[in-house]
Amino acid sequence: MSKPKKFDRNLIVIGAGAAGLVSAYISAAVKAEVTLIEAGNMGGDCLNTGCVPSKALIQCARIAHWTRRADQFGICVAEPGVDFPGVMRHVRASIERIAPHDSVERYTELGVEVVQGQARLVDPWTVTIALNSGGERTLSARAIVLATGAEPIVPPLPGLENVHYLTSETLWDRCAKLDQVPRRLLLLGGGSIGCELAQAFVRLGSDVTLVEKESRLLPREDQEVSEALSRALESEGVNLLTGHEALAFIGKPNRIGGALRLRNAEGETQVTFDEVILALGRRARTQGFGLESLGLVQGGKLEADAYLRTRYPHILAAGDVVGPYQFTHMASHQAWYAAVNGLFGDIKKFPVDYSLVPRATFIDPEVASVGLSEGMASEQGIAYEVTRYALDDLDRAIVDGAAQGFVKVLTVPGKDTILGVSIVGENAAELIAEFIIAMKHGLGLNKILSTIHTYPTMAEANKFVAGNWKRAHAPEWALRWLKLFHRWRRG
Ligand SMILES: Cc1cc2nc3c(=O)[nH]c(=O)nc-3n(C[C@H](O)[C@H](O)[C@H](O)COP(=O)(O)OP(=O)(O)OC[C@H]3O[C@@H](n4cnc5c(N)ncnc54)[C@H](O)[C@@H]3O)c2cc1C
Ligand SMILES: NC(=O)c1ccc[n+]([C@@H]2O[C@H](COP(=O)([O-])OP(=O)(O)OC[C@H]3O[C@@H](n4cnc5c(N)ncnc54)[C@H](O)[C@@H]3O)[C@@H](O)[C@H]2O)c1
Repeated sequence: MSKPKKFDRNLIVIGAGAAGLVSAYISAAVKAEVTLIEAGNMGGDCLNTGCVPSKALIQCARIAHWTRRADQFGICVAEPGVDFPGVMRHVRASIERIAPHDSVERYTELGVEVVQGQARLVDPWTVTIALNSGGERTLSARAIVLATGAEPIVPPLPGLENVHYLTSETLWDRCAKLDQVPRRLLLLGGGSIGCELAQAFVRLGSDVTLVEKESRLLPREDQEVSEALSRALESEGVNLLTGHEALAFIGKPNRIGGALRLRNAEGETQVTFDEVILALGRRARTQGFGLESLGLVQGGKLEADAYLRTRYPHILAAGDVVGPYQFTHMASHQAWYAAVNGLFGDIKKFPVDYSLVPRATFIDPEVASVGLSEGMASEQGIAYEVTRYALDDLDRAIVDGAAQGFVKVLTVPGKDTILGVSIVGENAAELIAEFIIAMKHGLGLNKILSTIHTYPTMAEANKFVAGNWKRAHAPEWALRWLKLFHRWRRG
């Protein structure tokens, strides 16, 4: 298995999701010869089964929810009817409208050769492609980027084979065939997917049960965020079963629906359902295309260093397949490093910057965070101070009927240096952008406070939390002295 003297391409990218598309685009932009291989739909998970359909569904559900609340604003409408096929048409139309951004035509125009087929590494420099159109092609490359994504985890739960369970990959096709929203929906897993879908479906009219084995939802988020989220979901009617372990499914092989036996500290219970969605995390897609025989996978995990290089430095990985974060914005962030380190790594290479990774969960009120939560700071032994601002005080939130949630900022004790921010509230994922820029460029809360924020906006919350910090750190001695000074000036 010796390294070829000549290569067909500078770079081959396997997988045309966010990570693969951006790696290929960057390579073409710097005039490398690049081939992008995709076995399924261009755009990968985000476009076809992930972010786009889920956010489209969430928007339909949000409209139903706000219509129900219309009387609060003096608008009289009847209880909204949910035309589920119409909802799913919006989901499909959203995908179709965005698909040209990721299409073969667009990438070909950008200078990328796109090949549709299943790629397989036959040696460290050579990839064969079983073409979707039939036949096979073989190409060699100086560098290869693995961007094959991840797939839903399906646990070995007894009886699972007897229920027609759904995952984020199959649920969209299933829902497209339903005349009505599922009557009783069980969601297993209280992470991002479980929480987003639970709220969307309860708003569309399903009876939703959400089961999470940990004691709280979104266990990686700040404790206060989880509490706010639980309150929001329960207030809308989600049957929330945190701290519950799934034991076994009960169902009949050719019948839709079934039941799940569960256990918590108090004993066993059972939940019946018409549809069940597994949202238990996503595992790297590393099997069946040659990685095992090259020794790149250890226990199902693709090992890569800080430069995203595998044990063969010219084979790199980006996106969900390598982690450690499974977000579209992380996939495209890593893609730059994979492409640049793949093409130029022997001259100059760059370690991935993971110092600031924003995250958001698109429930209502939205949840967004960046940097450290209190839990993370405590675990890492980092000292911090907490400053809060509650959104029930904010003019814009009040007029919009969205006066719930908070902005919570962790700072270095005695300084305005921001360590982390968690926001729960309307448009939290947009609001957090100001803090991301501030943290990235070393701007503290004083700088946010001294910046004019348009009135009346939700973004003023960012300035007001900075104001709260300032008040808590006002120099008492100087204020006492100023009081005396003003008394003296009054004569
Ligand atoms: C329901 C849901 C909602 C989500 N919402 C959000 C969100 O709001 N925000 C966010 O940031 N993230 C969200 N995500 C996560 C996001 O979708 C992923 O992090 C992102 O799409 C990962 O991109 P990727 O390029 O690494 O992988 P993918 O998009 O999975 O792309 C991998 C591609 O590789 C192809 N492939 C695999 N093996 C081969 C092979 N051997 N040959 C050829 N092709 C191959 C696959 O067909 C696939 O198209 C969501 C995910 C889900 C499931
Ligand atoms: N808004 C977003 O950015 C967004 C939205 C959806 C998905 N995603 C990405 O997709 C990935 C997958 O999402 P996900 O929600 O499937 O995974 P996740 O890892 O976020 O959550 C899975 C949850 O399932 C729980 N769990 C695991 N096994 C269980 C069991 N047997 N019984 C009950 N609960 C169990 C875990 O404790 C965890 O809370 C996430 O890592 C996320 O990065 C992002």
